[in-house]
Amino acid sequence: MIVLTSKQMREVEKIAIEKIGIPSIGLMENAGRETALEVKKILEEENLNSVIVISGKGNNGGDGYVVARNLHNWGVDVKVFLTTSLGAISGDAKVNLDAILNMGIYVAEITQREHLKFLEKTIKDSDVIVDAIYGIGLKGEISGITKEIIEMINQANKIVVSVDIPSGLNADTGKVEGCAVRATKTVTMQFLKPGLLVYPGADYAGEVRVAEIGIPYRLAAEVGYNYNLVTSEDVKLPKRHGNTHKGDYGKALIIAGSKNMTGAAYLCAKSAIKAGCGLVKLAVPQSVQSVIQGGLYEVITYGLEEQNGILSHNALSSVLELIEESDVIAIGPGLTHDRDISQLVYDIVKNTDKPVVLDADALNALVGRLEVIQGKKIILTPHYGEMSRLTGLEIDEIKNNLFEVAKTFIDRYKVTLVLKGAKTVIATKEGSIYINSTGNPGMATAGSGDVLTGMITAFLAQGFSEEKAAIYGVFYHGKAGDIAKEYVGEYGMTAMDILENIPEALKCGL
Ligand SMILES: NC(=O)C1=CN([C@@H]2O[C@H](COP(=O)(O)OP(=O)(O)OC[C@H]3O[C@@H](n4cnc5c(N)ncnc54)[C@H](O)[C@@H]3O)[C@@H](O)[C@H]2O)[C@@H](O)CC1
Ligand SMILES: [K+]
Repeated sequence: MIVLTSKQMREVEKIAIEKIGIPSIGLMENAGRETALEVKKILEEENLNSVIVISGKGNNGGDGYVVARNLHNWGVDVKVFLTTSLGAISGDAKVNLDAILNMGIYVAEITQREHLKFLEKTIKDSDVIVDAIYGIGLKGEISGITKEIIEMINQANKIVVSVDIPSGLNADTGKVEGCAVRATKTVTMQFLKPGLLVYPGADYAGEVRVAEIGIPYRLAAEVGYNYNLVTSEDVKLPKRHGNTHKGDYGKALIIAGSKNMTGAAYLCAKSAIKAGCGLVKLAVPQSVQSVIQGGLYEVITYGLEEQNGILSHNALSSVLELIEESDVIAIGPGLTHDRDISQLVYDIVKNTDKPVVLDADALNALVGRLEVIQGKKIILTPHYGEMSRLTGLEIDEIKNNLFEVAKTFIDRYKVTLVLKGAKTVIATKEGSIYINSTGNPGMATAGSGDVLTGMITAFLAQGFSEEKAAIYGVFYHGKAGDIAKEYVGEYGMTAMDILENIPEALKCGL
């Protein structure tokens, strides 16, 4: 599903108005009416009837006047408060402000601190708040009286409907600019915005609805959009042909596990099989092979050279031989981190041009010498901690600038990046960003990442491009977690629960 940044949104709006000739006031009418319909639905469902619209001085505020006009026409008790003076409103917003004044709708200015008491009382007496203070035109941090108004909205404990984007949220990053409205629902115009989809923005946006306001969809392609939300529509699975055999679904080699982390290897290999990989070979340290083999009926295991239950660099030639007979490789789950392993991982990556998924300790192994991945068919799956080690950035810096961090990384290394988090973001070699829509907090559990690595590897093995394997793997991993949640809930969910629901999740894609 297409997602546009505020800059891209302005570009499509410009083309729509200036090149195509769609009247801008018509777009505002549609935006306001769609939001009004949403508010009406809430009022009817909850048997409520009074609304306060809080409008800023730009076009977001203009949408707010249209909301007020429509609700008034439908018999709703509606009042409008401006966070600016009446004289500061211009353009399409002014046309709509004049209309509501002419209709006799109550309009008040909140420009001084002494007005706040009155606003507070009106908010208290209203059932629903419409937030039309700032949209995609917000620049910098919110301060002064508007900040107090937003805090008042958040403390009121009312149903809040935000127009386009909760006021105070950075539409592009999801960052809170000083303060932001906590919406129950956000009605966003024509296209999703990235800031609504990642945290903290996603928490503030509440339920998001995209309203069609009359801008042609094709304009998104014209401005060259590069953000996408991955939904079930985007990850349809191909039907398998009748006349096929296991060789058609790929041979994967997984290099994983150590004496204290046999489970990681198990989870990864089993997930690859569950996600449809034709044949999975699992290379582990010799001494743990018999432990791991138990229960892995479908996987061929190899015990390789090791030292104290950890793969050693002496395993390199055996690994390279196994790689010869494999289509794709995954390295990392449960390997542990030491100097010998780091060199082994480095040399494996250096010596193959086959698609490789790098996770966990394989990522740690490449800290400081990432140039080896440059331009290769590689998918990296770091969580924020691993990304911090790879880039030298603080975790908070990564969390607050997910897109920028991901883009800078792929611009430099030209690989596929799966940046794992509560909202996993995938960045592709070509510079596209995909935001995942599945998953839940129950999946924040040990081994969950090993399952994901197995799934991505399986899609790669089945012939998907790195980009598609990453997108599909992340989506269906989240889906399996969502199905697991129905049975075991979030608290008790384990990586095994996710793994066991992979087949059910994949059935949804057919
Ligand atoms: N993009 C589109 O196609 C359409 C957009 N519409 C609406 O228009 C909105 C964008 O309108 P605008 O561009 O007028 O912008 P906004 O209405 O979001 O707000 C911008 C106004 O707030 C001021 N401002 C920005 N940051 C501030 C800060 N930190 N402190 C104090 N003042 C600040 C600006 O100077 C400007 O006057 C959209 O979000 C949407 O709601 C719709 O009316 C119709 C179509
Ligand atoms: K808003």
